[in-house]
Amino acid sequence: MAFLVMLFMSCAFILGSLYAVALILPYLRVMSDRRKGRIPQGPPAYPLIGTLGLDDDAPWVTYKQWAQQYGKDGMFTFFLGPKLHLVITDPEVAKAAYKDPIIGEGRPETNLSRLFNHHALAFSKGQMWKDTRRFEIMALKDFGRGSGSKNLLESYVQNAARDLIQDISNQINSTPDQPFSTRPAVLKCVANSIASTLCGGALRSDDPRFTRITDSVNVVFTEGTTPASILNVFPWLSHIPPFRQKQAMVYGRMAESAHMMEEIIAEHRKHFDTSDVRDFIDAYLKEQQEQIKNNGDAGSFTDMQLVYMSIEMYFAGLDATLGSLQWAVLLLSSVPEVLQKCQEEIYQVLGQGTIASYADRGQLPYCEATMSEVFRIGSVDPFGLPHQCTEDVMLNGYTIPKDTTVFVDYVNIHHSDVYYKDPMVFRPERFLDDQGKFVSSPHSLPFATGRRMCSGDHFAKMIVFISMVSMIQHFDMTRVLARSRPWTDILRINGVGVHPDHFTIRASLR
Ligand code: HEM
Repeated sequence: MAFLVMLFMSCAFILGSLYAVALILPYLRVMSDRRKGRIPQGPPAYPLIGTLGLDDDAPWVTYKQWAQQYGKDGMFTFFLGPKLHLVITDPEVAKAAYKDPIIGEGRPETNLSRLFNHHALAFSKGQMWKDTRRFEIMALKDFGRGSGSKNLLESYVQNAARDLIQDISNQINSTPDQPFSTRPAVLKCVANSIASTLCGGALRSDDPRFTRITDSVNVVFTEGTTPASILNVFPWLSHIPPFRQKQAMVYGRMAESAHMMEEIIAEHRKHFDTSDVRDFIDAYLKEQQEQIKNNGDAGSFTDMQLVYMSIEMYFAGLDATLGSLQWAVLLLSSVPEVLQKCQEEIYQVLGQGTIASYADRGQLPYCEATMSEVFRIGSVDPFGLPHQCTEDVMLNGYTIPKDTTVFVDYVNIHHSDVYYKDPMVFRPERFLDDQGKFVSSPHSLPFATGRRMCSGDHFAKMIVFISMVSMIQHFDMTRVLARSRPWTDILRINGVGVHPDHFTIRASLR
């Protein structure tokens, strides 16, 4: 028996040592290249442990310091455990990097990609990613074509915005002068816009599964991962306390959400009619049928990909769009001059009764500028999703080794006084030209850039624009929070996204 124990311990020691050597050798090579200036500079790192001092609750604060110290040429590197990370801090370098398929298409394995079983658009690779991305963009475009009731996407969003106005009015009428949080009504509005587009009536706020699935979005994104989570590089830690219980809960929520989607998809299959495509799931089933008819199999359009793409649309769409709209309420209720200018513009163009359409933004340049300013200050996806180099690649004169994790520090770009005067002041005028026309900013990239840029950007902007304009049209709002509290103090990391911390407003009907 003693012999067996000795043998087991010796084997474990030898395997452990081999594992450590396998991790340390690439680290030593990269550190040597970094000292020679071939790889972008960065803070000190230690074998296996990596770089110390990253603030997991507010990583943008640490990245800002490291960028100032080491980030010449618009990027710096650091190590998370043994893994090299490249952080891009310049918008032009970001555009060049993400245009290149070697950096622009690759994704690293992370805790979040494992949760999505390496499926959905965000976590699939190669042909499956190409095919399903083309399909998702086309399907959303098709739903958004046409005008009036023919524009399905817009009619779903407008219906949800009408309910939002009704919900806030009810709140004001039931408890006049009392402060309240807009989060529940905004959550319902965004969830209903997405659920109608994704799966018709299912998972809307009147579905009994609604509370559970919206809670799961929160659980998966807050508990599942953070951009700098150590679980991304040491997945085996998820089997060891304190991670084990949290991971089990998050995986449980994902499995439950996948089960709900499977039920909804099965229901769609029963009533599916190729000549009446009602929503995104129908469009996918139609594409699947055509693939089978033309090629003999479904190719990239597997059943599993549909389940994870549906979860992704509901989860990713809800989290980022809800966060952005909450930023809109917070900023507008804090700066009355902006609220008033938006109201004047809306009254001139739409009056008090007409609901906005997305095309109205051409006549509402100040409101469109306000939305862009909300995206800039809020920066709900502060670093986008991580990319990974699929080969060694040259970037801005440096060699970036294969397998490096890459991300862009969008939030510090958006908040930088190099690109924006008084960056923390909420000033929509920075998105207007001398004639008062809307102009986009080349440094503002809330939906990322390049090959994996957000595929739902048009849909998300439609939801934010119509819902925000509707709220401004109907309510005066004042934030109930020390007016002097700066925005930076209100940021709250929500796993992958940044939402404003809890706040309340007082509102009255106009
Ligand atoms: C205001 C709301 C939103 C913001 C700010 C936002 C932002 C982003 C960002 C920064 C990325 C990362 C891109 C990269 O990897 O470089 C992304 C990816 C993605 N977003 Fe959004 N998003 C929003 C809403 C939505 C909605 C409503 C949907 C669903 C229709 C959606 C679907 C996706 C998907 C599928 C990806 C992965 C694309 C790929 O890997 O090819 N997003 N989004």
